Amino acid sequence: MKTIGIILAGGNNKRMGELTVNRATSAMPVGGNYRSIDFALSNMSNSHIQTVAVLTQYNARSLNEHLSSSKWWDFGRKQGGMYLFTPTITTENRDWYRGTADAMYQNIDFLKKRHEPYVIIANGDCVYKMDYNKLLDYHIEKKADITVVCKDMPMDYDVRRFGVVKMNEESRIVDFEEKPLVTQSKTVSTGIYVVRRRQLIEMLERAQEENRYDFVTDILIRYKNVKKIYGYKFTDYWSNIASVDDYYRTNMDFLKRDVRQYFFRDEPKIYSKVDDLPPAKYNTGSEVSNSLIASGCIVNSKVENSILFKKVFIGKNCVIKNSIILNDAYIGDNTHVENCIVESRGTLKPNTYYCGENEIKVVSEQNERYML
Ligand SMILES: Nc1ncnc2c1ncn2[C@@H]1O[C@H](COP(=O)(O)OP(=O)(O)O[C@H]2O[C@H](CO)[C@@H](O)[C@H](O)[C@H]2O)[C@@H](O)[C@H]1O
Repeated sequence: MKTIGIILAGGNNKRMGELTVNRATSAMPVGGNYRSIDFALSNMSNSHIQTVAVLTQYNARSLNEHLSSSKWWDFGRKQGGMYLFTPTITTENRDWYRGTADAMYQNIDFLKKRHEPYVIIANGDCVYKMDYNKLLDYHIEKKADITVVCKDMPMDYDVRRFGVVKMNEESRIVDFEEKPLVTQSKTVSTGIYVVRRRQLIEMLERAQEENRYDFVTDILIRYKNVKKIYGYKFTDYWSNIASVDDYYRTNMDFLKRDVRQYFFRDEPKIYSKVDDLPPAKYNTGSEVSNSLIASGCIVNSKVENSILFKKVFIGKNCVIKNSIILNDAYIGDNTHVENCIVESRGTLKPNTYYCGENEIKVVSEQNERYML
């Protein structure tokens, strides 16, 4: 094998608001059946990368639970496998991961002990399918030091929360600005990189000596005129869950026929942890249109343009419209839910009305049950 994988899954994203108060963004439920990290993990597995390190930190409980067995993504091998690395306090180290480069540096022994020449670095909060071998072939062909996967975003898309890049005609990155106030280009970094393992070790050690901890600002941008950094344009579906709006829009994309075909039917498949749940049940009075209903749900009323994750209960005479209902939520009778995201294990009392007016409303009426 030529490559090992690192999945960065430990960020604390304030733009996700209440949704990530109790869970990591990488553990966010997506498309009725998945968690966000399933996409990077499946891409690794489908690209035959057998050794993957997942670096977690904030709110890792539900993520760790999801990752409790590597078999779902086929990493349970004698050689390699899936490694979960959370910060460890030792006599030499008293810090949490202080940034993405530091997170990798704190696990540098893992990088040093491997023999594979290349590392794919991905993040756990993007929804996409990618054959990393094509990316690696490109990286080798270009004789690049680092290759950054880039994506052209639509002209009307606000790219200010991304790394924004400019490439020359040979696809070499000549400019890279992290979250600029004013943007010159619509080409963004997807946060997916390939780099030679030895080169990565060297750069991480150098950054650490200089007390620099972020992979993008302290390595990519700092080295952009010194190292050969190339961009690899990705043209298929890619979405980053970085805010409540992104999260809502990404899920709603799964109601589109072509997106469903791409993720649910076309090979290779996306894998997830399997729960042994009963099929969804539609009782008399249910009327479901253009919606995804996961296993274990019970529906007693109208559901339109919505996504119900597993084990959701919808009472009688409700209207659920343009909404995402996360797993295990209970919606009492005569309740109206429109343009909302209902938190997992939320309990909405009967005869209540929830409607997001100008923006998506996150509803998290909780009882004493814990969120998972
Ligand atoms: N201390 C830590 N330990 C472990 N994991 C951590 C971590 N801090 C962050 N992460 C994880 O690393 C990934 C990158 O997170 P960052 O907060 O560094 O950047 P952001 O996602 O905003 O932009 C990045 O991704 C977008 C694309 O999504 C690019 O455009 C942009 O250039 C790039 O910086 C996320 O998956 C996050 O969970």
